[in-house]
Amino acid sequence: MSQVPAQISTLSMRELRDDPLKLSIEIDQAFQSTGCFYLTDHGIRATAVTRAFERECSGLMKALLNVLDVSAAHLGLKVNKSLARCHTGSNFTFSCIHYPDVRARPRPVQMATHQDISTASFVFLDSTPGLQVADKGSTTEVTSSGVEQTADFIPVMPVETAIVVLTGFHMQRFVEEWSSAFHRVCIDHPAGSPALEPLERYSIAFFAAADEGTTISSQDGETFSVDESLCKNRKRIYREVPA
Ligand SMILES: O=C(O)CCC(=O)C(=O)O
Ligand SMILES: [Fe+2]
Repeated sequence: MSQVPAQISTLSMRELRDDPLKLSIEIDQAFQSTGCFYLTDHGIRATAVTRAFERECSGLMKALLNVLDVSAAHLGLKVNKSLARCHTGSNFTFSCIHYPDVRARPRPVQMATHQDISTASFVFLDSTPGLQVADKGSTTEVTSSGVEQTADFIPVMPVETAIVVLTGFHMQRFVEEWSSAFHRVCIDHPAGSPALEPLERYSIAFFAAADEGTTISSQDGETFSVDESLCKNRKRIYREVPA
């Protein structure tokens, strides 16, 4: 299992629960730089893809959103509405993805650069690397294709005890400084390893979107409906990589 890369911080859910303010700066830095951090001490058994898994992830997500509310208020960020109050779990989904053996593929990009259609997501990784997040400081682009072409991407290496947290497309509607994590999946043989070894990958992504009927007024007076946005963007966001 790989070491945690220096650019992605690791935060303990136990510490966050014990003192929601203790790691506010770290949360803010992670969300403003990549929109991504490792969450350890989370208590989820990732192998159980069952109702219990959904329940456990929902509980953890709601606890984390509570912490984010407290942190954002503490930091004096532009908060438009409480994350915890708008995410009761009625719009949480998850998907398990199998990336088949990539030996025969002409290029390593398995999932194009995108933002999740959620407010925040958890990603459970297996031991095959592939997930990468854009360093927001390396680009001024705000579209997936623009970010893909211009940004530096940071590998989010699998860490056995951690779930990956990503900001989703709607996070910025709640906390204006916290834009979404642009990310992609590129599975390739590490330099020097035999290219004919089978290389497949599994991941589980848990997406937390706000409850149906949620509307948010931003500080410049714009009113935003989560339902309309979800409908409009579900089709658009998972775009094809151009040939
Ligand atoms: O497979 C992964 O690591 C990420 C999956 C993902 O980004 C997604 O399902 O939206
Ligand atoms: Fe994603």
